[in-house]
Amino acid sequence: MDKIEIAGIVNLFDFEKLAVSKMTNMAYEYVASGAADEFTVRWNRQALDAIKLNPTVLVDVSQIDTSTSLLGLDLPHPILIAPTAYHKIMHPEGELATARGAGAAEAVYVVSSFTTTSLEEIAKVATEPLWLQLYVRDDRSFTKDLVQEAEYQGCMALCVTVDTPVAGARNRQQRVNFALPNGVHTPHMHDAFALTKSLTWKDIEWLKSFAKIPVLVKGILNPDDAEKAVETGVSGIVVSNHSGRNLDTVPATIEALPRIAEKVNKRIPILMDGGIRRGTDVLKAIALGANAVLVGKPICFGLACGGAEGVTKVLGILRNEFELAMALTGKATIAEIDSSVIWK
Ligand SMILES: Cc1cc2nc3c(=O)[nH]c(=O)nc-3n(C[C@H](O)[C@H](O)[C@H](O)COP(=O)(O)O)c2cc1C
Ligand SMILES: CC(C)CC(=O)C(=O)O
Repeated sequence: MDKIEIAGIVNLFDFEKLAVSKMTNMAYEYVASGAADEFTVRWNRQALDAIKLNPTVLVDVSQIDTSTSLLGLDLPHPILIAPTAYHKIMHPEGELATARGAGAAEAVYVVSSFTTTSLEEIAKVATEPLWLQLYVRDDRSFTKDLVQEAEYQGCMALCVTVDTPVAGARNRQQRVNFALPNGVHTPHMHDAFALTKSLTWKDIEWLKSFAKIPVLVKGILNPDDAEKAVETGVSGIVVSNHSGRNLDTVPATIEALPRIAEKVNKRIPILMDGGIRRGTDVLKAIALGANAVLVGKPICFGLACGGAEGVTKVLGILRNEFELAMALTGKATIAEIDSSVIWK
C-alpha cells in the first residue's frame, strides 16, 4: 500500500498531502504547525520563492558534482536531516527508520534530544554520520552526561539549540491538546518543561570546554549573534527560525542569511534551514552563503508516508532537483555556486 502511494510522489509537497491521511490528527498538527499566526512559516517559503535565478548557458555540465566537505566530513551532497522530535508518533519504527533512510540517502542525520529511540539503538543501524541536537537542561550535569553518551555512540557533532528558552505560542498544538501517546517515551530528555531558560554564551563555552566533537549553535538569525558565535569559538552555526515554531514574525531564514554570511565572512561554516523544499532552494541558500542546508518537516512527512523508504525518497528527490538546478544554472560544482546565480 505505502509503496504504491509513494511511487506516485514526485516532489516534497506531495509528501505532506499523503501524510495527512497517514498520521493521527494530533501528530500532523504537531509537525505541520508553527507559532501564533504562522507568518514566519509562510515567509520562509515566500522568501525562497521570490528569489529569481540567473542562469549561465553554454557551460559544460556533463559532470555535476554535489560533494562538499563540512567539519571534516566529506559529504556527497549538502542536504542534512534537521533534528525533529518524536519520530514514533509519525511512524512505529520512529528514529530507526529515519536513520536507515538517511543511510540509504547518504545524509547526515541530526538526532533530536527529544528522540523517541535511544542513541545507542540509532547508532546500531546508522551507516552515515549522526550528530546530536542538544537541548540544555537546568540540570547541567544531565546535559554533560548526554554529551558524553553522544560521543560514546559516535555522534560527530553537537548542534546546541539556542532559539528555544521557551517554546512559542503554538496554538494549533494547544487546540489538539498535544501530548505523547501512551508507550512513546523520550529516553534522553524526559520532560520538555525541564529545558533551561538561563542558557547564555557562557554555557556554550562550558560545553566547548569538555566536548570532544565540534559544537555548533542552532537558531541564529541576528548577525550580531553570529559574530558572538564566531568569537565564542563554535565550529559552525545554523541559521534557523525553528521553522516558525517559536517566535512568530521573525524573518525568513533566507532573508537573514546574506547578512549573517557577510558578518561571518567564511570564518566558520554556515548551515541554514527553514522552508527548503526544492532543489532550487538548496541552490539559493548556497548562493547566499550557506555551506549546507537541513530539512525538517518533509522528513517527518516522508517518514509518516513510508518509513525509511519515505525518508530516502524525500532526500533523493531534493538531491536530484538540486543537481538539475546546478546543471540548468551552469554550475557544475558547489564551489562555483555564488551570488552570480541570483537575479538582481
Ligand atoms: C515536528 C518538528 C519538530 C522539531 N523538533 C526540534 C527539536 O527537537 N530540536 C530542534 O532543535 N529543532 C526542532 N525542530 C526544528 C527543526 O530542526 C528545523 O529547524 C526546522 O524544522 C527546519 O525547517 P523546515 O521544517 O521548514 O525544513 C523541529 C521542527 C519540526 C517541524
Ligand atoms: C519538544 C520540543 C521543544 C521540540 C521542538 O523543538 C519542536 O517541537 O519544535
